[in-house]
Amino acid sequence: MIKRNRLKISNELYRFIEDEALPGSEVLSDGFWEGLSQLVYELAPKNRELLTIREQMQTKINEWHTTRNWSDNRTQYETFLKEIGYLEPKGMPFQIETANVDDEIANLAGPQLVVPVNNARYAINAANARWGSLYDALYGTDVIDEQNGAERGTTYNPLRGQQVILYARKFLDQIVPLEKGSHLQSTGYRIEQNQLIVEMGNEQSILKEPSKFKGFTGDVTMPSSILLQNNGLHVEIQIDRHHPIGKVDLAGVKDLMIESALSTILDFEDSVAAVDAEDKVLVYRNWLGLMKGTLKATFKKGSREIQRELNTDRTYKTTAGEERLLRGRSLLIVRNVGHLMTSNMILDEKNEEVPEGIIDTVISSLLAKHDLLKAPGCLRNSEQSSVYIVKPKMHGSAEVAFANELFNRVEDLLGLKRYTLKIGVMDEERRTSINLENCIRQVKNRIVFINTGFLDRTGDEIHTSMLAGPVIRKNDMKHSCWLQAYEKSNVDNGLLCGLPGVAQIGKGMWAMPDRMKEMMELKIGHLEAGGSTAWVPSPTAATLHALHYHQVNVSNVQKELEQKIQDRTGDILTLPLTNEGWSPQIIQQELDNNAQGLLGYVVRWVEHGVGCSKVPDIHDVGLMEDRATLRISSQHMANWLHHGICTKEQVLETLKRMAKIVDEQNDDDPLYHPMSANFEESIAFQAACELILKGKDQPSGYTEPILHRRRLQYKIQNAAKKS
Ligand SMILES: CC(=O)SCCNC(=O)CCNC(=O)[C@H](O)C(C)(C)COP(=O)(O)OP(=O)(O)OC[C@H]1O[C@@H](n2cnc3c(N)ncnc32)[C@H](O)[C@@H]1OP(=O)(O)O
Ligand SMILES: O=CC(=O)O
Ligand SMILES: [Mg+2]
Repeated sequence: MIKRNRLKISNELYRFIEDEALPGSEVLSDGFWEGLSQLVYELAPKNRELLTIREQMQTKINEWHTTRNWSDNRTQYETFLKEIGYLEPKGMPFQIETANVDDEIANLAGPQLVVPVNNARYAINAANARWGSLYDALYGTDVIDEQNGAERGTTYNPLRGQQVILYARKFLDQIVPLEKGSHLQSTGYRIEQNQLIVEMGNEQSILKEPSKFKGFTGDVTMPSSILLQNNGLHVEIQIDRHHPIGKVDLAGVKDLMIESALSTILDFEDSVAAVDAEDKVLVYRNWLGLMKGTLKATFKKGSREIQRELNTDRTYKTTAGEERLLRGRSLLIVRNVGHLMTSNMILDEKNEEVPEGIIDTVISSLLAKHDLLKAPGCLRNSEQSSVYIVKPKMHGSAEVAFANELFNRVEDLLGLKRYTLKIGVMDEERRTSINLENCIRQVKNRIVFINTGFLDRTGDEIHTSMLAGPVIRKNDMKHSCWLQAYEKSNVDNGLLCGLPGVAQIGKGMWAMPDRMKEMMELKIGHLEAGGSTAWVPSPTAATLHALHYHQVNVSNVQKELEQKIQDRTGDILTLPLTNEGWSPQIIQQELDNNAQGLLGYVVRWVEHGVGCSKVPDIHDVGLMEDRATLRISSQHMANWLHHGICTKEQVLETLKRMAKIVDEQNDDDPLYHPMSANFEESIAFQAACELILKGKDQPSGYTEPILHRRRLQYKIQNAAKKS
């Protein structure tokens, strides 16, 4: 390790900062290390103190539940939470004052994609997911039923293609209806007297709202694309009569390009496995590449070698003969880790690990300076010279105030104007949900989003009330009183604090990446509930979810919801407990389901360093699993174990049985080591056992401490075997 000032920095991180991060950032090495050292020594103790407060509160809550029955003492419970400072007094009303926010966040409603940043191939794909092919998204997913000859198959199926085209034309009728006739009948598009003319054989029509036509490429008589805009979002009709699809389309349309992921979260957190300097430098290097615009990835698809790089802007002509540029990339937002974790990348004088959240904020902001300092004319991430950082897993307003102090200090250290660093607050811990207005107040000059991370929030719900009694089944949580109230309360607080027009009110992840038909049916609900954005797991999901924002005008919905704001604290504090006596079969089914997802995820995390995986559940539905879903499964099993719904022996038997199934699911991976070959020696299997058997005692029920320790153990063991 390299000693600078009062810090010891791992050589790998040190070289990255010195050789790649500092050059071109207008920050000098001496000042950086001295400032970082000071910042760490002043803020790390505060960070630790906040974590101690979390633990003290949890201990008090545990004690309360061991001596009282919650359902008979609901009023006393609320009073108790106030007494211990868990439920904070309300403050005076206020409005947020964040300035210099890019349109993608402040003014437009649209999908938000999330991607693990350590995977460059996916990260570049995500940045480019600003635009996506509707034809591909429909053809390749279950949105179009696989029946009556419209199955996908191995070669292009024209019958399926027809259904795709039909779907797309109907969509055009919804968003840009014609004065007469329908896009279903269109045989051509041309521009005449500054208007879009839709030809229909010998007839022709114009748009009901001609101003939705925004530009084109190619020639006015034979355009190669038509740019349309609805609810602020763009759609491009692509025309090419020589293309295999365009050739058989009467109007020569080969695709609809949909403006899709307006913003993307580059994740350092729930979806990433980064346990040491080696892993973390990769995370930082990719973020730097994205900020500089230079990130590239080379990979093989079948026998083809593919080079992937970031898209540039898209150019159109307006009818006035001017050039119109549209951004080709998603607005990039980085998610740092929370206040809990520490990292072995930097040690203090006592050889204690430094809080990783502090390091993340400093380094991700330093790297983002490369975007802020770009010469005029270069493509920038933020047109408003802002840096967008999401802070996850904060508990209550004091922790948000701490994040604000950290952001102030980082701005000073890096020579950034006050409030350059914007914050997105994940509303995913119970103490934040019930004090959300106070939390927003702490960052009122820099907040750009609140987002319901309902997955972590469910894990925290179970953990906080672990001793209160057995919780309902995992899949029933989505319909429970607390969760419904929490979702509504998040929107209420966003509206109350004046987020619309400045910041996003965000909704959570669609965690079934292959179930797009169901997503199309349900996720529109996020907009109807007032969300100006919602998370999607893939570019395809972004393109499909984008259609919802054409169908619902979120701004209008939010105005209506402003009339319905109410205090929902009582409902949020309704614990998801049950006296239901489940049959042994139901109990086993629940355990099997939780264990399968948990093992399928953990084995790839611990032994392959993959932080986000698609894992089949017991009904064979591929689920997006990350640290937050793991938190739910492990806390759920720990809860049932604690309350005697199942026994330790049953848990272990279940884990062993499900491990064999997970092993089979990974059969085609030559690098996979079956857990069932030796349960005692499988570090992944042992990690899974620990997550459940020791789940009750994990800080806030988080999975990170065990995952990190076990992954490091695996890396060391593997390195020893190799040498
Ligand atoms: C609780 C929370 O915090 S939620 C936030 C954390 N969760 C996430 O970030 C989810 C991100 N999503 C993912 O990691 C992945 O979609 C998974 C793990 C769920 C599924 O991954 P896979 O099984 O590889 O997906 P699948 O095989 O269907 O698709 C792979 C293709 O889609 C692309 N893709 C999939 N997900 C993403 C993504 N999030 N961003 C960009 N591209 C993506 C890949 O680049 C790949 O395309 P390519 O071959 O051209 O590179
Ligand atoms: O981070 C998102 C969540 O749901 O947790
Ligand atoms: Mg989360």
